[in-house]
Amino acid sequence: MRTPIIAGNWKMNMNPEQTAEFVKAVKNDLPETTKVEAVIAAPAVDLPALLENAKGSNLKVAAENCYFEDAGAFTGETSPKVLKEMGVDYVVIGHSERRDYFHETDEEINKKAHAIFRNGLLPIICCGESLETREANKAEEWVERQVTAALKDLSAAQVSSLVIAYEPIWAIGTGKTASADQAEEICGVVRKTVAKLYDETVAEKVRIQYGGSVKPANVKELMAKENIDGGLVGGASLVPESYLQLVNFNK
Ligand SMILES: O=C(CO)COP(=O)(O)O
Repeated sequence: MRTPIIAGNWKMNMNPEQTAEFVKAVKNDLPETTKVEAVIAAPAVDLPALLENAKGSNLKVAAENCYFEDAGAFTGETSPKVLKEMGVDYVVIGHSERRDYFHETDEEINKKAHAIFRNGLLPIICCGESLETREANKAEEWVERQVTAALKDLSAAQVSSLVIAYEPIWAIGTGKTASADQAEEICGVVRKTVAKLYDETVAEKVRIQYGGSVKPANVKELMAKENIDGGLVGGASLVPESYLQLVNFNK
């Protein structure tokens, strides 16, 4: 059985004071980690406040990005080794905003995945097509290619433990959610891709999130789908009440 994983992705929206307030507001109402994993991915500058306030609670902590080297002359980058030392659990990589605005390539995303595992963290690897690609009927092959590139040379055990987030770019921050069927269809393609690259056992274990305008009103319908094991949530994760409704979707 795959444990559902709901992760808020705060993007560049919070400061340390807001972070502390948020965690205080949610920490006592989070689900047991064995029932639903509740995660917040925060900017590097907010991670100390997030970790400090989340101590002893069921909240898991993710970074929104990291570099693929552990240390060295890489001005402005975040070390996966230091993230691990700080107590971070997950690192989001390959978000479409990072691919588009910061020109991250499939090869870099794959190197980051290896660096994350090397340091004992787990990646949440994002993939997803643009509206143009969807309208050209190429969403499936696009996502299959992104997933294949991101997983290159990872072991079966590593892939069994990671998370893949399918986020169609046209549904991010637009209020336009993919329908539950559209989301399920491509999450199914992600799982099939993993089965093709590894085997059915690995594919059964990998957790797949849907992201793109997930909110309390649609989370249940999405989570009821066979291949959707969680959500990666932007806007609706910024407010404690709505975050709590999301992570407690099955109560
Ligand atoms: O990009 C997203 C999460 O990573 C989705 O953002 P929204 O939930 O704001 O559409």
